[in-house]
Amino acid sequence: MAGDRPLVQGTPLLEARGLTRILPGVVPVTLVQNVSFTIGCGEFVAITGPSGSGKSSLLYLLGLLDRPTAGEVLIHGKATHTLPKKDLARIRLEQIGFVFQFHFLLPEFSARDNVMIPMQRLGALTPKQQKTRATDLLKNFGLADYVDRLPAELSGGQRQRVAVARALANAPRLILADEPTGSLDSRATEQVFDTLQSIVTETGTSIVAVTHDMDLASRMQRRIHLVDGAIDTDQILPPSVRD
Ligand SMILES: Nc1ncnc2c1ncn2[C@@H]1O[C@H](COP(=O)(O)OP(=O)(O)OP(=O)(O)O)[C@@H](O)[C@H]1O
Repeated sequence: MAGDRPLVQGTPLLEARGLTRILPGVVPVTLVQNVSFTIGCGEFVAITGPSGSGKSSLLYLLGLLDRPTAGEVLIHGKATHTLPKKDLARIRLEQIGFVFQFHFLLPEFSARDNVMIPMQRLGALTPKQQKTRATDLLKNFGLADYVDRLPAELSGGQRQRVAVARALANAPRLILADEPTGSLDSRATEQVFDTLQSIVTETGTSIVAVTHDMDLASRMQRRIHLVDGAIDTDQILPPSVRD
């Protein structure tokens, strides 16, 4: 698993170099324009920007779910843009966890079984080890009493914490989150944010989170602000330095 490799705080984990994504068509649509930055190990970074500024499009490129029209994403210094789909899928499975605004848990599976699914796909652990790891992850997020519940039997915040546990299943180095608290009330937002913060602090996993919530963004280490698909360099400093 990715988590077995040594991790040095701050060393480059992911680099975006000149990332551009243009949707072809009679009138081409530019989603992301010439975006470059580096995410270090153990960083908690917000991506902010107005609606339609390209935040989700950028996150899909970073997560190797979409290919750039120009530029590249490097993970641990290795270029990914020329890799075949099969290799990209493997990198995603081993190294990147995804959390979306809506949890996308499988409704017919328990919380624990949902968390075990990525482990089953990776195949690095025995079924018994998978069960133990899934139970431990859920316990860490205050869900010890809910491991056997179906998603429909959980609150919105609990479901989202199960989704975060699932994202951590294969001990990725990086979590990409698209509006992870976007569908939650303020109390559940705090719980999920605390969960994400504890992952960064305790495991050194890096998190890049798209958010509309400027309060949450200001509590992350760094903010990348997009306008019309490009980085607004005036706002790249951490909020504490800028303000
Ligand atoms: N498949 C598509 N076809 C046409 N336009 C698209 C497509 N996907 C995205 N766009 C446009 O590209 C721009 C960037 O979209 P994106 O979803 O990345 O923005 P966003 O900042 O995440 O927006 P929001 O905050 O509203 O979720 C928007 O103007 C959107 O309408």
